[in-house]
Amino acid sequence: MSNPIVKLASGHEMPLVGFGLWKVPKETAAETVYNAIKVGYRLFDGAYDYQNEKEAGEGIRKAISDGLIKREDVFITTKLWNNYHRKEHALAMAKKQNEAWGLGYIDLFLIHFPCALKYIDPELRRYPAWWIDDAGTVAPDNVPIRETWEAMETLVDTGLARSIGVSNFQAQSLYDIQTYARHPISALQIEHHPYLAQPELLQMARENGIAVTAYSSFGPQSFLELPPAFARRAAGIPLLFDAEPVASAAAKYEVTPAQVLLRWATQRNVAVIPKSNNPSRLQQNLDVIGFEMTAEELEAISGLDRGLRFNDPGFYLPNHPLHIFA
Ligand SMILES: NC(=O)C1=CN([C@@H]2O[C@H](COP(=O)(O)OP(=O)(O)OC[C@H]3O[C@@H](n4cnc5c(N)ncnc54)[C@H](OP(=O)(O)O)[C@@H]3O)[C@@H](O)[C@H]2O)C=CC1
Ligand SMILES: O=C1CO[C@H](CO)[C@@H](O)[C@@H]1O
Repeated sequence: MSNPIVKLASGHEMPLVGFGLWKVPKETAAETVYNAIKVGYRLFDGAYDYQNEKEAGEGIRKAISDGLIKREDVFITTKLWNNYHRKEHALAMAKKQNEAWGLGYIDLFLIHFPCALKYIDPELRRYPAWWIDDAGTVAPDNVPIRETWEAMETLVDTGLARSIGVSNFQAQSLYDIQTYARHPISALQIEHHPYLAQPELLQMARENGIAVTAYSSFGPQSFLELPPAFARRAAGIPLLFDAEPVASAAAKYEVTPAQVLLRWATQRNVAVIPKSNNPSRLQQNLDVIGFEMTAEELEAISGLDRGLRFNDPGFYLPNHPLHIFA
């Protein structure tokens, strides 16, 4: 089944369904990515923070050398981490990340979060503590978004990146960037699932030619594993897989609730990047364009919206609050 394409403002094309690399272990990333290519994935969503870019790149390079794909068939998204927002750091990190992938260029480079933290030498820190400074704190730095955006534009000018965009930004910052951008904001990656539908942000993006990619399409996957701040938000509401309009659509179309959640996004032209370390779920998540829900069904799922956000870095760092959506 062919994977539909989203046309980006840069003029390049991005697959509508891709594979997310967060929590894909370094040890298995090359094989997972290779297998994902074999079943048809053509977009990989990475980040410096995921610490597996080199291994993901290895999987892609093997698929190229085995003749499964050509470089231009695959779309790589990656992200600039918060400690590298200063222009010189952003350029150095992008170069390092691009070398780790080993594919010549990055298709889409995003600013991961709209917050700058003090520089930390990437050679001196080990994940996950590496974004915490010597004093044991998450230390903000005074770097305006404009400086970082202009560094991203340099990546396009020099051919390191084909398209650039942002993640976890809201409308105010998008409007602001647009006042000085030389290169368009091609994409916005956000938490997007029926419990956090963000319809106004989607509309703003649509009106401004910014493609939207959803992350965490299944919402909080298991409330039991959530840090306390998340668990409190989730108390008393069903997992999205069990929520009524999702479960009934799954039964009607003979697909899984996960496929319904992904289709709810793609049918509304929102790209998705689910991750799975399980081969059968990996395959199932790609097979999400072969059925069409009715407008009423899409609306019923959108009706689950409760403005419930589950991914704010502050929740992961209870001793070092960094609530960027406060
Ligand atoms: N820009 C940003 O700040 C962020 C970006 N992301 C990106 O988005 C990607 C996806 O987001 P993420 O939050 O990890 O959520 P996922 O969409 O990957 O879903 C979370 C969990 O659901 C399980 N799962 C996957 N497919 C199915 C299925 N068909 N049925 C049941 N369970 C399933 C997976 O476990 P299993 O492996 O066991 O199948 C996975 O760990 C990330 O990998 C990353 O690339 C994510 C968060 C923030
Ligand atoms: O993309 C990601 C998923 O969310 C995490 C917590 O906010 C981030 O650390 C990570 O980079």
